[in-house]
Parts: sequence; C-alpha cells; structure tokens
Amino acid sequence: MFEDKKIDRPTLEALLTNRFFFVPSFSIYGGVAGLYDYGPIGSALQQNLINLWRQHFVVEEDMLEMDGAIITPAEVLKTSGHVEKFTDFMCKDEVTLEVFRADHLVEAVLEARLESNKLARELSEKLNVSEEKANVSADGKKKKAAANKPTLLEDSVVAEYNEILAKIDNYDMKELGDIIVKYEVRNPATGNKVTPPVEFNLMFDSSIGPTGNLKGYLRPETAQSQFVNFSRLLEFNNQKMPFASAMVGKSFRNEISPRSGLLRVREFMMAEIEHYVDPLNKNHHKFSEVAHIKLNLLPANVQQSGSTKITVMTIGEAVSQKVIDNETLGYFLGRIFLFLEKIGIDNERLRFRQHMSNEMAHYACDCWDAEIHNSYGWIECIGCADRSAYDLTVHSKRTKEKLCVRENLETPIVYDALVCNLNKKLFGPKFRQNAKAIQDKLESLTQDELALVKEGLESNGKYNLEMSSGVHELTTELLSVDLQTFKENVREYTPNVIEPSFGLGRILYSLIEHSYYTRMESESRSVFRFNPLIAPFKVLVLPLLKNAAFRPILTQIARSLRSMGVPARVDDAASASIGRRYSRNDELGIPFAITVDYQSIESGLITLRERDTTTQIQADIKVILDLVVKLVNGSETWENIIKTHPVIETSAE
Ligand SMILES: Nc1ncnc2c1ncn2[C@@H]1O[C@H](COP(=O)(O)OP(=O)(O)OP(=O)(O)O)[C@@H](O)[C@H]1O
Repeated sequence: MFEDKKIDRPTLEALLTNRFFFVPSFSIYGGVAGLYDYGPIGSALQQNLINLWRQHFVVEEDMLEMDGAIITPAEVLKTSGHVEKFTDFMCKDEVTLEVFRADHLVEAVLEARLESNKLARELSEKLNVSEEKANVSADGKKKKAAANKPTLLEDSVVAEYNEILAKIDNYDMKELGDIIVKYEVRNPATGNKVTPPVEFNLMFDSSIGPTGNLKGYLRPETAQSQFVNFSRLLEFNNQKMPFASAMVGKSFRNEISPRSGLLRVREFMMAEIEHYVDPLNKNHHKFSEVAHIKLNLLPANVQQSGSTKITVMTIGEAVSQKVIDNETLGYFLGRIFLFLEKIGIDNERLRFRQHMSNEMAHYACDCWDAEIHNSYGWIECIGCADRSAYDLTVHSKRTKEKLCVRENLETPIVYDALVCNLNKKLFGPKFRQNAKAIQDKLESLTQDELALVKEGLESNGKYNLEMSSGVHELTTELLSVDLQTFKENVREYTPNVIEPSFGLGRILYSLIEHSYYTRMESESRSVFRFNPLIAPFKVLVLPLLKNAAFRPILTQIARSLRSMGVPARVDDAASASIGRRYSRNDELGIPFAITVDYQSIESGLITLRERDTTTQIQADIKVILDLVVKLVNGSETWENIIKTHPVIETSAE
C-alpha cells in the first residue's frame, strides 16, 4: 500500500529558500540551528493552516479558545512535572564534543547500516560476485556508514536492527546506553565513540522581573495555561460537560540537536486542544460521524513484537475491539484524519502510531501519534493522548484550588463508609504538636487502611500508626472507627483530558513535500499543488505582454478579487515571457491565473488557467471573477467548469 515517493530534497530546499517560503533566522549573522523565519509564502501558508484548523476544530466543535501567557513561573512547570521530566537523552562525540540526541543517533546509524547492507546485497546479486567484494563497493558508496562498521549484515542482525528501530521510542536512558555499546554506535561523521547518554531538560529558563528571584520558563506547550484556567472555562460553559478548550501559539524547546529543517526547531507554532470528559463516560455524541473512517493504524503490540506492519481498520472497529481506548479518543483521531485530508496530506503517507508502554507518560492511559511520511521518514506531527485526570489533579493539589466538576444527581447516591471519630478532649493533649498531622493522616487513609485501624482497635484496644514523625499509639479512648451512611446529591469529579496536540511547522513541511512535483516535460519546472484553501495566493493576474494599455484592467481585476477576500498576485514583469511567468508562479502554488490580452480591452474577455492541468477557459470578466470566487471557496470545481466552458487552445507554455 505505502509507496515511498522520493523527492529531490536539495532542489526542493533551494526552491523554498529562493522563493522565501522560510529561511534560517539571523542568517546574515551566521544563523542559529533550530530557528526559522517565514517569508511571505511561508507565513501565508501557516496562517491559512491556522484558519482552517480554527474552522475545523474551534468553530465546528464549538471549543473555547484562549490565548495564554508564554512566560510561565517555574512553580507551574514544577507541578506539571516538566522541570523534572521534560528531558531527552543526550550523548557527545568523545573527541569533538558534537552533541546528539541519543535515540536519533542510534536510529540514524542503524538505518545507514541497513541501507548499506541493502546496497551491498543488490550489488552482489547484480554482479554475482562474492559478498566481500560487494561489500567493498557498497562501502565506497556509503561513506557515512563506513564510520559505523559497514559489514554485510547477517539476517539475524538485520532482524535485531529492525526490532530496535521499531521500538526506538520505548527505550530508557540505560537501554539506549547499552544499545550504543553493544552495537558500537559512533558519530557517523568522525567515527569517534560517543559518551553514555545523560538527561537534558529541554526548557529555556529565564527569570521574571528585575530581582531575579522569580524563576520562569518559556512554555514548552500551551496546555498548562488551559489547565490552570479550567474553573473559569467550565463556568463560561455554564458548568456543562464535556467541553474543550483550544489554543494556538508559540512554544519553545531547547532541542539538543535540531538538524531536520522545520521538523525539529527550538521555537514553533502549536495548536492544542484540551477536551474535558467524565472519566466514567468517554463516549462521544458525534462518534457515529467518524466511525466509518478507515485509518492506517500501528498499534503498540505490533511495534513491541518488532514490526511496523499497518492494520487498516475503521475507527468503529478499533474502538469496539479496544485497539483505541475510547470513543472520544477515536472521535479526535477521526477529526484529525479529516483535517489532514482537507489540507491536502496524502492519506497513503499518513499513519496513526500508538505509544508503547515506556514511551507513554505514566499517567496517560492511551496515546496515538499522527505520523506523516516525508523525505525524513515517518514524522510525528500530532500527538493525541488521553492524559487522564493528571494535570488538573496536580495543579489543584498544589494550589488548593478546586479544578473539578460538581454535578447535581437526579438520584442521590447512598453508601456506607468507615469514618474516624476522634475524642478531641483527649486527642489534642495526648499528641500535642503532632495532633494535627496525625489527624490529617487519619483523614487521608483509604477505606482498606481504615478497616485495619478498626480491626486493631476492636481486637487489641490499640493501633500503632506509622508516620515519619514516629509510631503513634492510637487507643479506643482516643478514637473509634465507625461505619456511617452517606447520602450525596452532588457528584464531584476531576475530568479526564483528551489532548490532540498539533505541531503546525511539521504539518506544513509535510504538506509542502506532499504538494511538490515537477512537470513531466521539464524536470526543472517545479509546482506545488496546494489546494485553493491552503494556497498563499489564490489567483495570479498577468498580462500576455508588458504593455501600459493593460494596466487599468489588471488593476481593476486585482482590486475586485482582493475586495472579495481573494488574495491575488500581479506579475507584469517586462523581462519574462508568459510561459516563464506561469511557471515561476506555479512554484508558489497559485492555483489559478487570469490572463489579460488585447481581446480583454476590446471585448472584456479574459482567460482563466488552472495550475495542474494548465487548461484554460475564456469568458467575460464578471463571469470569470464569479467562477474564481466559487473555486476558491470550494463551492465549484475545475472539472465541472470545463464541462460547461470549452477549453481554449493556447500557445505552448
Ligand atoms: N522541536 C520541535 N519542532 C517542531 N515541532 C515540534 C517539536 N517538538 C514537538 N513538536 C510538535 O508538537 C507536537 C506535540 O508535541 P509532543 O510533546 O507530543 O512532541 P514530542 O513527542 O516531544 O516530539 P518528538 O518526540 O518528536 O520530540 C508534536 O507532534 C510535533 O508536531
């Protein structure tokens, strides 16, 4: 099913830089890895992506949008676990001190060896020479791999490598260190050994205010601003559950070794949704709308067995067979699929990969990444996790603010529970300064623990309570543990959170690759097949020839389009032929072109060209402008139009 559509990345990258899609930031100062500036085309693409995302999620799913602060006090990120755990594993070239993200280094080296092995085998088959000889030729071709012990690999070693690659996201620091030693993973560029992996925290720190006493960080995700505002969001939603909040904004991660263009940067645009749901009911009222959608799934158990084989399943089947944990998670995977399809991502190069046990945060109960294949391999572009009640619980515990839902019950819940009844007159004087801590401890005991206290008191007249302050003897004069009946009219619970988290730069770059092609007749003519929703400019307006007589009509057309909300670009440069101008604007992915010629001045006729087919029709200005608006807003298709408007003959482009 999946076909690796190879592209010529150096040519694509040169085009993206030359046409100012995006470029390394501060390049005239030498640049800094992992920072990029978007030019007019990149910014317009990003903005269109954000607009479509807002329409598809915030508007259609009726979400509550927020815009939170970027600078975040350390206390918030300590509570969320980021200060301690937001780390990657780093190792260094022992000689040059070049740094690597350990899992990425292992991945790159093993992949290079597999590739080298493949080449050697192909050569060996072709030339029918001994494997040793073939090995020498393959080594010559793959210099990089040579630094990493390029030998023709035994089948069993190939299987081991493939298993490691399938599980690469699941290894902890020690396991990665062991793999590096066992398989002699070295710096591919120098062949030097690398140091054992260590943890590196990815957050940029800072201090807030002039005293330097308040430590802060640039946020590594937008989620925490949404969690800490949960009560206000719930209030705004008239206390109704379930509901979602959403936020688009920059996040910052001090990546160890950003080497893959927009895919791994230190400052990037995120779009995150936090969907709050009752932990006892994770069904979704619109689930039936996505249940039929077939997804390419890569479940955790398949990866754990060392395979990357895709299972194609409908979301309905996946949820009913518990491959996907619950309906709400399934619903969001479906909506993510529809969003990616709408913007133009190739479904054959999209898969949903489930996290393996170690990879998943300890509190999460299921997590799927939408991975898109591009020339860098399979890239996680969207994470979609069920984070359970973790975030709201920890922030609530730390701040003593209630971050929970109170729900009036139609039928009250009646239940029996054990409670401690203290004889306060004796309890306080007996334990003095420890009394409060002991009381708190007793109140925090579970029902099972209370049952043990009750049993001790009733059978021995005493119970020894162990605490960090020592062992405290509790006697029947001081307290009793009794069964009491409770009636609750209100149910209080902390919602679970399902979080789809989008990295817009990764989606954008993948879309650029999926949209890129070169025309058959000339390899040098690059085109982006951006659909009209995503295209930076929707219409190119150009004269057949440079002639001042065309200027008024060009201006009139461009102004009309712009006033109707259709971004238009005029290209009337004197030096370039019409074919050259079509082609250099195809490089910007402009879907339609309106051409003005002498007939336009005489009779108001203009031509409309479609980018991918290069077919053209001719009609009156008003007719064409009406058609363009429909084409751009998606209410009309080119296929339809050329059924009713004859395609005209044009000179070769
Ligand atoms: N350094 C980065 N550069 C660009 N996008 C990123 C980066 N880190 C994360 N993202 C995007 O943010 C999304 C959500 O972040 P998440 O924390 O789940 O990523 P992650 O698992 O840390 O990614 P990775 O494992 O690739 O570092 C990712 O799916 C990705 O699209």
